[in-house]
Amino acid sequence: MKVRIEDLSVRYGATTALAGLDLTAEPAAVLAVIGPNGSGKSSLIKAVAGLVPHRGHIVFEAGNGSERRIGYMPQDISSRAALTVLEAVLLGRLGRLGLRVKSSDLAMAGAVLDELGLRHLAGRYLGELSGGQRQLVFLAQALASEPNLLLLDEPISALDIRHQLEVMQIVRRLTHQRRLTTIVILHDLNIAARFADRIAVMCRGRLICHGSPKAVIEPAMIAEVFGVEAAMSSTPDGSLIVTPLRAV
Ligand SMILES: Nc1ncnc2c1ncn2[C@@H]1O[C@H](COP(=O)(O)OP(=O)(O)OP(=O)(O)O)[C@@H](O)[C@H]1O
Repeated sequence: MKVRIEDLSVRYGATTALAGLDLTAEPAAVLAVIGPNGSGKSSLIKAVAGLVPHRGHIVFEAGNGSERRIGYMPQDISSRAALTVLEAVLLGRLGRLGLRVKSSDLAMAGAVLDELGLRHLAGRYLGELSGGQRQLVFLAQALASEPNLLLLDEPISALDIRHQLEVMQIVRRLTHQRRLTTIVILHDLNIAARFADRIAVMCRGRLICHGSPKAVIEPAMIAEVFGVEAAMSSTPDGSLIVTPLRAV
């Protein structure tokens, strides 16, 4: 599913969150969206998910007549719902559930719980989880819908470093294996550089640049967009390493 975003604008009353943004997300590719707080990243994802009113066009080009199935993981993962982890994950399949939960739905939910190492928490209530565990459950819910368009709003912000890497490895593998179109908002430039195929940089509701990690992540962009002086190096396997030095 290719997503073409043309001249997209989002306003909340007097606040302009997005102003005339053009961007394309391709299948089988992880598109990371980075940018300072308040730059419009969540508004972009919410507009693509159909959750906020917008102007402009969002065109979904599904190949082979396949329908659009969106897996959306919100930034706010607080939950007062009296649901168990398994119930919350099954809710990700709401569009497919009939009056009875089929064994195929339970099998899919179980497989996702296994993939994210959550099986032992299946019977726990959401309110009894740690922040990081709850974040993994919301990711599981998004994956349980068997999406072809995966929209993840800061999916690793509450996770320890091992879980950050595990989640990004899973997201990248599923994106490539199942040809998902994945748009993921990230704050960690190193994670974005390592796991994204393309990176879009936003600032004040506008797209500043987009391209491959190597083309986009460089000191001048980091200084201009984030107001940070940074040093660049690379890992033995060639991934970029950004070391933020000081706010300028
Ligand atoms: N529901 C809302 N009502 C009014 N203004 C809003 C609303 N949601 C977001 N905004 C404003 O829109 C702008 C963009 O917000 P958005 O959440 O899209 O940014 P973001 O880049 O995702 O930020 P962060 O990195 O802090 O999550 C901000 O100025 C924000 O204050």
